[in-house]
Amino acid sequence: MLEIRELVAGYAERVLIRNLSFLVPSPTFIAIIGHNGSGKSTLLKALTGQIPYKGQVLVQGQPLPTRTGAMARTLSYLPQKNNVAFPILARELVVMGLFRQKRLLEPYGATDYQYVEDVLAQLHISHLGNRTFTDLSGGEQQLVWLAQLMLQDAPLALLDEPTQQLDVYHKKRVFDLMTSWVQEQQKTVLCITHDLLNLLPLDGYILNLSQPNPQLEKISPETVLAHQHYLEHKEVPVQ
Ligand SMILES: Nc1ncnc2c1ncn2[C@@H]1O[C@H](COP(=O)(O)OP(=O)(O)OP(=O)(O)O)[C@@H](O)[C@H]1O
Repeated sequence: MLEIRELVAGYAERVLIRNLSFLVPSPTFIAIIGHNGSGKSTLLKALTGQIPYKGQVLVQGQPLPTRTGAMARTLSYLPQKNNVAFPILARELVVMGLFRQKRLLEPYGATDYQYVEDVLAQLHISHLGNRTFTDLSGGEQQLVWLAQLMLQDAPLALLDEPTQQLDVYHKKRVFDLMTSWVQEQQKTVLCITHDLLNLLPLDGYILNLSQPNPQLEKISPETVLAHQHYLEHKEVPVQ
């Protein structure tokens, strides 16, 4: 399903991802963890074609597409920061998640808005649909972006700290949803997070980019607590 072979990525004079390789044969959840500046967002930027990389990335046996349209069919991406500079209803922002299923200038219809209502309900934010997006709190905005990503319905979902501003209720809800995408919709989810304790009950893998040779490790209470301990006690290297 997803294979990364000897991936090298970073910025001029500054390699952050060094020969990263892993293979997950079937849909799975991967939590990408590590100290601030360890290269977590850099990895997702490489996978989304925002920065160049060396190595190979195969999704369902095929090289990751580089053309925008084909890439949107393969992966959905929720960046850490996402700004909107104009007033728009939350519902209208969410429905844009269906863009790749539309022809140019084709309007959204009743069925599309029904999908929007369905994902808003799954996130328990139906009450936000009719609100102006720019008036929402940071956490509410984050949930609206997540709803948009859910509509994109790509086989590979890349999320950069999707629970960063959420309250404990919505944090748990979002982690539960991500694992249900894997189990019920056969998606592979790569999620950057600092919320290690939310990983305790989940199935999937941890990839700790603060370690010298990061490898996938099965999530279990023991591995989660070992990585929490590692990140709390390991001095942060200056990259
Ligand atoms: N465009 C850039 N040019 C040069 N260096 C950059 C660029 N973007 C990010 N960096 C640096 O690369 C390092 C890794 O950044 P990255 O955003 O991948 O970290 P991160 O692990 O996602 O951190 P955080 O947990 O704080 O979000 C940082 O030291 C950052 O300053």
